[in-house]
Formats: sequence, C-alpha cells, structure tokens
Amino acid sequence: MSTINCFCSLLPSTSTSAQANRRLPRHHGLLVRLIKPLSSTRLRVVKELIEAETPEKREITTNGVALERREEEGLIGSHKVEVEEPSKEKKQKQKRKKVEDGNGEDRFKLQNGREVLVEKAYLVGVECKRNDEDIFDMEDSLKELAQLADTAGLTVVGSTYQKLAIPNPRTYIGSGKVAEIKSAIHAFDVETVIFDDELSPGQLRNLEKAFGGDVRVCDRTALILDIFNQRAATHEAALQVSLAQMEYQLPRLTRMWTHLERQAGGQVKGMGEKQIEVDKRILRTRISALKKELESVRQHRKLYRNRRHSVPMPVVSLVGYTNTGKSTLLNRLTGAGVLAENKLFATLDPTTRRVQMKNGNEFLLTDTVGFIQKLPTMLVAAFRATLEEIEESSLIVHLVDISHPLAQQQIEAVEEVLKDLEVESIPKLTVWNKIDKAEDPLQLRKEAEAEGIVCISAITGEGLDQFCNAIQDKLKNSLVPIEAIVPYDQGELLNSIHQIGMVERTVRSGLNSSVTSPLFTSQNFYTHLTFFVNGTSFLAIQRLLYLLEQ
Ligand SMILES: Nc1nc2c(ncn2[C@@H]2O[C@H](COP(=O)(O)OP(=O)(O)OP(=O)(O)O)[C@@H](O)[C@H]2O)c(=O)[nH]1
Ligand SMILES: [Mg+2]
Repeated sequence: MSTINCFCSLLPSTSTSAQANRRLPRHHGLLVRLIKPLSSTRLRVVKELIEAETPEKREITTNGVALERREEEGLIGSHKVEVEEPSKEKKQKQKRKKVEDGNGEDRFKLQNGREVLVEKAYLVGVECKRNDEDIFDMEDSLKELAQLADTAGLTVVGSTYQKLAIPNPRTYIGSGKVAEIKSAIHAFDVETVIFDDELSPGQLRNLEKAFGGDVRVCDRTALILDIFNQRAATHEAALQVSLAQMEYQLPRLTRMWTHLERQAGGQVKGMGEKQIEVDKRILRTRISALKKELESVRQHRKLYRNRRHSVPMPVVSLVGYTNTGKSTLLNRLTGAGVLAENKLFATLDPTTRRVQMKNGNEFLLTDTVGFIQKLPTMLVAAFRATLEEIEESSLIVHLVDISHPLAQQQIEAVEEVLKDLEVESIPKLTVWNKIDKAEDPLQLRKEAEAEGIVCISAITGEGLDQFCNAIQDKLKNSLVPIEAIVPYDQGELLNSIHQIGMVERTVRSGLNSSVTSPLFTSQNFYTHLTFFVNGTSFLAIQRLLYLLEQ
C-alpha cells in the first residue's frame, strides 16, 4: 500500500491520495494521480509486482531490439522438409509398378527440389451416433483430412465413411467396410489408409493385418504429427514434436512384437516381448530426457517474457484456426516476414513484434501455432511452452477466416481449445479476416458491428485502423488509468509515457487552466495527459518520479 501511495496528487484528492500526500515527498514537474481508486484485486497485483521488483528490473528499457524474439530464426527462408527414403525393397516394388502401369511419371512430383514418389492415400471416417462432441459433420471433417493429407504430401484417391452406434473395438469399422476398403486399395493402388479419428494400437494392428501387404494404416493424429515433423524449423519446435511423436508411439510399440514373431515363424514370442520391454524402456528414457530439455527451453522462454515485462508494453496474442491469416496479419502490421502460405500449420513457432499505431501507441503482437478440430492432446501438452505465450497475454485476438464455409465450426473448435488452455479470464477480441473474399461483405459488416466484431482483410489492409483502435479500447479494460500533468520543459517524459502507456487524451494548457498547483508557479505551460498503463508500468512511472526528484 505504501508504495502505491507514491503516486502523489495535488489534484482534488480522494481519501487514499490524501493519505498518500501526508507520507510522500514532493515531486518536481510530474504530478500523477489515479483517476479512479484501484480495485482490491488490482491493488494486490500491483503490490505483488512491486514486491517482486528487483533493483535491476526497474530500468525502463525502451530498446526495441531487446524485445525482438529469436524463436523465429529459421522460420524465414526455406523450412525443413524430411522426405522418407524408400527402402530398397520398396524402391524395387515402385519400379516394378512404374513399368507395369506404364504411367509411372504421374507418380513422381517435385517437392522442395527433389523428385519424390507421391503416396496414394484413402480416407476413412466414422460418424458415431452417440458422439455429440463432434463440431464438424463427417463429410466436412473428411474434406479437412484431405487437406491435411495434401499438406503432408500425399495424394488422396478416394474416401468413405460409415455411421455406427459405437466403433468396432477390433477394427474401428465394421467387417463389411473393411472388405470395401480392401477392394479400393487394390483398385487404386493405395499405399496409405488414413482414419479421421485416433485408433487404438490394437485397431491399428488389426486393420494393417486385414488390409494386408505393405499398406500403411494411420490416423489423423499421426498425420498431424507428421506435418508438424516436416514443418518444425527451430530446435524448440523439433523437440516438442519429437516428444509428442514418442508419446504417441509408446503404446503402439506392440507392433514390433508382431513383426518379430512373424520373422521367426511365431516361435519367439518371449523374445519379442523382451524386446518390446527394452524398446519401451529406451523410449521412456528418451521421453524423460526430452521433457528435461524442453523444461530448459521453457525457462529460457520465461526469461524472454520477463525481459519483455520489464518493457511494460501490453502483449496481444493472435489465435485462430489454422490458415485463417494470422501470420499474414502480423506481416502486414509489422513487416515481420513470417512464412504465410495456403497450407495448414504453416506456423509452429511464436513470433512477437512491436506494432506502432498511427496515434503513436504501441503493443506487442504474437503470432502462434494454429488450432484444428480434434487437436491431439499430446500435441497440446508438448506445445505447452509455446502456448504459455497465449496464457500470459493481456488480450487474445481470435482471428476467423469469415470467407470459409465452415467458419462457425472453426470458431467453436478454437473456443474448445481456449477452454482447455484455461484462458477464459483474458479479454478477447474477435476479428473476421478475409472480408475481401467473403460472398456478402456488406451483410457481414452489419452483423459484425452489432456484435462488436472487427472486419479486416490482412491481404488488402482494409480495416486495420479499426483493428488497432479496437485493440486499444479492449486493452484499456485491463490497464490502470492515470492522469498526469507534465511541464513543457519535461518533453522527454512525454516520450516515455507514450512508450509505456496508451495515451488517450493530451491537452496543452496555459496558466489559466482549471488545474492549479503550487509546483507550477515557475511554469507557464504544461501538458495534461490521460493514459493507461499495466501494473508493471506503474513501477516504471514510479521510477520516473524518483529520478525526477534526484
Ligand atoms: N483473400 C485473402 N487471403 C488471405 C487473407 N489473409 C490471409 N490470406 C491467405 O490465407 C492463407 C493462409 O495465411 P497464413 O497467414 O499463413 O495463415 P495462418 O493463420 O498463419 O496459418 P497457420 O500458420 O497455418 O495457422 C495464405 O495463402 C494467405 O495469403 C485475406 O485477408 N484475404
Ligand atoms: Mg501462420
């Protein structure tokens, strides 16, 4: 309480500020008071911040370079894509097929400068009557799965789905469907069958056995993990993806047993079991080593965040379904040069940049990984360090691709993830992007206005001023309002206030102003400001006052 009282007021005082004045030294030049008393929660937060303050942290750093995060390194430029080398046996088989088909050229395409065999994929979905949790209907979900397969570099040759009361515990789908897919596999030369839902290790094994030959069976989770693996461009992203992949593999290691058993004609079950135990142990050791390494990455990231907090500027997180234009918006507002493309999960690593509004106010904008329906939980857990960026922001901007036919479903899916992340207490602003592509932009704008939503086009730049104004308005709700009177000869102080707070009103006054003060007897002119700061900026202002006094 005593530290907060350092904000002295010579303006008509409330009981709190009157108390404050009794204890405080007089400050020359800057008079600050709270426009309204702090709520008890805010008071506690500010108090905690003050108590946590160490002398070094009190420095007000305004050097933008210190803010620039380095995580984006490697994202700019070409991203890493691993192409699995086919085994010798597989290569021969491919060659044979190529000759037999006589149209082998179609099967190869250039990917990142390398000629790779295009794997043919077949998609399978199950609509469970009892499952009310599904936001997308089956056909839409399969369309999205096809987009994911395309992003992973596969060619989708067909798809099917089945309505079931409950999935078959052995094969997920019914035996008739298994036979139907088997025919499709032969007809289209399918190499991979992808299921839209997560399969149990047993179902995976049984399906591979049922389809026979070299057909690979995988599920949506494995496909997403594969895309993430291809796209991980930084050390941190690679670590997070490896962890998620290993956790996914651990229960599925039983496949090895079948493999060993088959090799030895079913005679060495015991040996296979032993091997599995060894493999599982190795995997568990790797998982715990990865977790440790990720913990140190997390600490490192925390350090960056703390450094950012020492430059008290509000942080705004951009969240949204994948491919809604988050990176395009960051690039448009800041020239960040983040990879933005019409593919799912173009961004895995967060990038933070400073945005300067036309009125001179600034905030930090963080672009991060996009969400998707049925997001694998182990992926959310593995990307915890990255997602903490969202948890610690002052405002969440939910960017929606309003031109997408499934915009409403995508909104719901994002809200589900946000609920899981427990960030409901952070203020949120919904923004409809790609308005340039929407069918009826006029009608949409009307709807948006009624709901307090901002319409923009990150590509054309339309609506970006309104976007910045809306951010400023929203941020104010989480900030502390302050009124200050600064003499003209303290011009550099005005700059500092502009850097640490959001200035709402500036009035230049002469001696005849209604505000009178014994401190201004030698001053003729001064600036009367109303601005908003976060809790940490409180400390910065306090520091300014202290410096002025010296
Ligand atoms: N027409 C139109 N296209 C846009 C707009 N904003 C983004 N796009 C396009 O949408 C695609 C996806 O943009 P990104 O910025 O990569 O989307 P993202 O949300 O960052 O995607 P992820 O990183 O995958 O989550 C790109 O092809 C952009 O050019 C817009 O306002 N209008
Ligand atoms: Mg992106």
